Amino acid sequence: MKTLRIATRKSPLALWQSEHVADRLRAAHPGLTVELVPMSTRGDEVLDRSLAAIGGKGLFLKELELAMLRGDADCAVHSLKDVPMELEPGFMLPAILTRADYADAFVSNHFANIAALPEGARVGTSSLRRQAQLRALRPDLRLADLRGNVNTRLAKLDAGEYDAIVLACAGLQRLGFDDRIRDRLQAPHWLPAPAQGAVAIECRDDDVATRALCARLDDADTRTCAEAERAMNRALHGSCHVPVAAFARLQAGQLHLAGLVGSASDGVIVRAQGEGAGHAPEVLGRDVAAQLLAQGAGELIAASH
Ligand SMILES: NCc1[nH]cc(CCC(=O)O)c1CC(=O)O
Repeated sequence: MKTLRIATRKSPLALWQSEHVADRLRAAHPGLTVELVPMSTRGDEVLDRSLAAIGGKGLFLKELELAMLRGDADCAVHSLKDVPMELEPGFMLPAILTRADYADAFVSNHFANIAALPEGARVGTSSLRRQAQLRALRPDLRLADLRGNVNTRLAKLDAGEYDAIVLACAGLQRLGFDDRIRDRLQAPHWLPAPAQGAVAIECRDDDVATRALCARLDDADTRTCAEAERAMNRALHGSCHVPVAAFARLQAGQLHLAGLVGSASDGVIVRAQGEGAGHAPEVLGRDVAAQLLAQGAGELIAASH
């Protein structure tokens, strides 16, 4: 193969991530030409409406997958946290890149952290996972919907629509907004979305040439952690549109996974954690999910739909 074409969404974050993957592929394979194929997806067209309400799952992936099936692109680059727990048949992830900052960011022009917010402050986030964790800490806050890409969300904060917003550190850092992060919301107290901060490449199962080229960018430890987090979410029948959070880390071959399920409406949260062998992330993910289900996580997830 001489040219590899990467299908990508057109948001600034998606373009950054795809350019990054393109650069890494060029460095790994001197002589290979790598091109981006920017496309709009249904997910982008409806960003201002509730993704969950219009059947959110995989909306950002579909058009990119169709391009790969047509042969207009060889692979696609995604934020792994936006990739459905079950891939479309015929597709696989030949590479999961080394995870960047996993944490959520507290961003505000007036306040240093969640505890410093005045009574009844308005906080913008459309993520049920972030809403549930905010409610649990501060039942008095007024949570408001906040949609759009990272740049749009910051502009809405600056326009005074919110006292603070919560979004992913990784997205802010990639777009050069590190200085907007007032506080990093960290594990084990505050948990991110499953696989937050990790970028993945998707390609067709049967495209062995693309698989081989992309596999050079795979980070085994990130894949192991992401598999544990995603296996937990899968066992809960979760997606990126439910109040489910998970964070795994590997230490000397030992895998540790913490997970939670919450309610965005009343701030109820159930938590579980476990440890297991680094070579069996799915077993650990299912184990932590079973602990959560035993504490009523199923009802919390059903109530969020
Ligand atoms: N849901 C949108 C989305 N998908 C990936 C990221 C950031 C990058 C990442 O988490 O890997 C974001 C923005 C956000 O949640 O603030």
